Amino acid sequence: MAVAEQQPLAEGTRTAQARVPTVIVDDVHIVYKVYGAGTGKGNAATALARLVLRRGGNPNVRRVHAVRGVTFTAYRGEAIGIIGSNGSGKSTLLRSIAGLLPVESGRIYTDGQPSLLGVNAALMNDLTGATNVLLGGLAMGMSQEEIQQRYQGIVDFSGINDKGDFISLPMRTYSSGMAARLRFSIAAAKNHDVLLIDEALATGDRQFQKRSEARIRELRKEAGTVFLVSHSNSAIRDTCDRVVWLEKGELLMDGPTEEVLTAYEAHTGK
Ligand SMILES: Nc1ncnc2c1ncn2[C@@H]1O[C@H](COP(=O)(O)OP(=O)(O)OP(=O)(O)O)[C@@H](O)[C@H]1O
Repeated sequence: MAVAEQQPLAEGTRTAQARVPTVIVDDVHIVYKVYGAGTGKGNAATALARLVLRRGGNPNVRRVHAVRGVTFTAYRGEAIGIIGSNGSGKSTLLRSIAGLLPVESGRIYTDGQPSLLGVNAALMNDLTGATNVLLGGLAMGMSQEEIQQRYQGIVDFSGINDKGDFISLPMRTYSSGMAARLRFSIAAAKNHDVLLIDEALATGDRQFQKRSEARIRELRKEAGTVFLVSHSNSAIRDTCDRVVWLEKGELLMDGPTEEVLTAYEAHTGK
């Protein structure tokens, strides 16, 4: 009898092992507080509006409710696209998963430290590309030896030196596309548990985009989870197997890429 009872349990355990959750977003609300936003200029109408609308709160603080009750679970090996119109909360959600933005309510659980790779990731403009590779690697927790081993690979991947020795020049001399390529190359040199990419693919040229997409596929195979925020439906199609669609901060749809993109394209008329 004991054996018969154990059978379904073993089956269930195997299934659970096959799908390891890496990020759990549970009924998350994110609110920005904008200070000094409600002051208006001193005419009679705004003064009256202030008096009428004041309900005990600080009138100088405006609240922007950017993410509203979003819930989903991401699993190891998945690449999840996050889509939605401008201002729908995609970057906000990503920054919160990365631990850079507190939630107002709800919870985010992550397995390991997620890394956010955005077009605005901080590199030092006055330092050379080479020094930024070193600093970026150290900031991601790589040892100096590891960085030295991967240095050439990072530079080659970025293509920065394709048109001359640019890696030894300060980053302020790079075009925005070149800088974005270097950022992506540094971040992609490490295997991440959870890699969050914000529009990075949109900045490089077509050849670099293809290379980035291939690297994202590799990162997925190496058992990480990848999130990609993008307005490029083709980049999402090429890289992601699942898509989360946000609109006005709410989760509108979550499912297989083709299903969600077809609905999204019908909605946007693209
Ligand atoms: N620092 C901030 N302070 C206040 N409000 C903000 C801030 N950043 C974003 N918001 C607001 O939060 C909402 C969601 O913005 P978010 O940048 O997450 O959208 P998005 O979907 O990434 O947009 P896009 O596609 O244009 O990049 C918007 O209403 C925006 O105005």
